[in-house]
Amino acid sequence: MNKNFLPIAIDISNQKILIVGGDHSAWKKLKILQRFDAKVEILAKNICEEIKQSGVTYYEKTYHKKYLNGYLMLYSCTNNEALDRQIVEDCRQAGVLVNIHDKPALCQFVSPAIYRNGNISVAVSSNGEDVYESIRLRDKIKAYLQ
Ligand SMILES: C[C@@]1(CC(=O)O)c2cc3[nH]c(cc4nc(cc5[nH]c(cc(n2)[C@H]1CCC(=O)O)[C@@](C)(CC(=O)O)[C@@H]5CCC(=O)O)C(CC(=O)O)=C4CCC(=O)O)c(CCC(=O)O)c3CC(=O)O
Ligand SMILES: NC(=O)C1=CN([C@@H]2O[C@H](COP(=O)(O)OP(=O)(O)OC[C@H]3O[C@@H](n4cnc5c(N)ncnc54)[C@H](O)[C@@H]3O)[C@@H](O)[C@H]2O)C=CC1
Repeated sequence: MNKNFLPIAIDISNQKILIVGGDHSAWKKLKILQRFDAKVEILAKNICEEIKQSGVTYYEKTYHKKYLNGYLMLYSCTNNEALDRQIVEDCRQAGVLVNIHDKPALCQFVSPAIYRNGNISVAVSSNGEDVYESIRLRDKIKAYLQ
């Protein structure tokens, strides 16, 4: 894959983040983001009960680029490659950072495997090439630090 991801830490206070998709993958992503007190909103045609009852702001609608205004970043968990490609194009135009779940080639940024303890975060990524190695290393570092 011809990509070169820069690891950074980004301030998300008072920034809105959109997850497109409302099923299992979206739920997992939501749980990770909530650990960072992110202001996450969900947009999907169908949203599962777990998400609806979690207290998150959600919109049960079909995706359209007109909904992108005001978001710092977007995670797509639609499980639909044609739609994902459209979302990538729309986000690039709207200036919204975009991640496509499990599709590194389409990602503008990828999510590392994180261990967080207070103000210290350890984030492991593999340039999108080997997520299982990232998770394995994160777990080793976590065990070492605990
Ligand atoms: C490129 C990236 C894009 C992105 O999504 O950002 C990506 C891609 C892919 N993930 C795949 C599979 C799984 N990923 C997980 C879990 C996580 N994946 C995360 C990140 C990333 N995953 C980015 C790269 C990061 C890097 O650079 O290393 C973590 C670390 C962070 C997060 O998601 O926030 C989070 C751990 C959260 C935690 O433990 O804290 C699980 C386990 C699970 O879900 O329980 C499975 C198996 C079950 C399943 O398939 O779902 C596959 C299919 C691989 C295959 O089997 O072939 C691809 C596609 C591919 O590798 O080509
Ligand atoms: N056991 C596990 O660890 C996992 C299991 N799964 C399973 O794999 C399958 C895939 O799960 P997901 O990745 O969550 O995908 P999914 O296909 O289940 O959900 C896609 C989501 O995107 C939404 N969506 C699709 N097109 C849309 C549009 N045009 N506008 C707005 N919203 C739109 C749908 O309404 C839905 O909420 C499911 O069966 C799930 O249960 C998925 C991830 C992990």
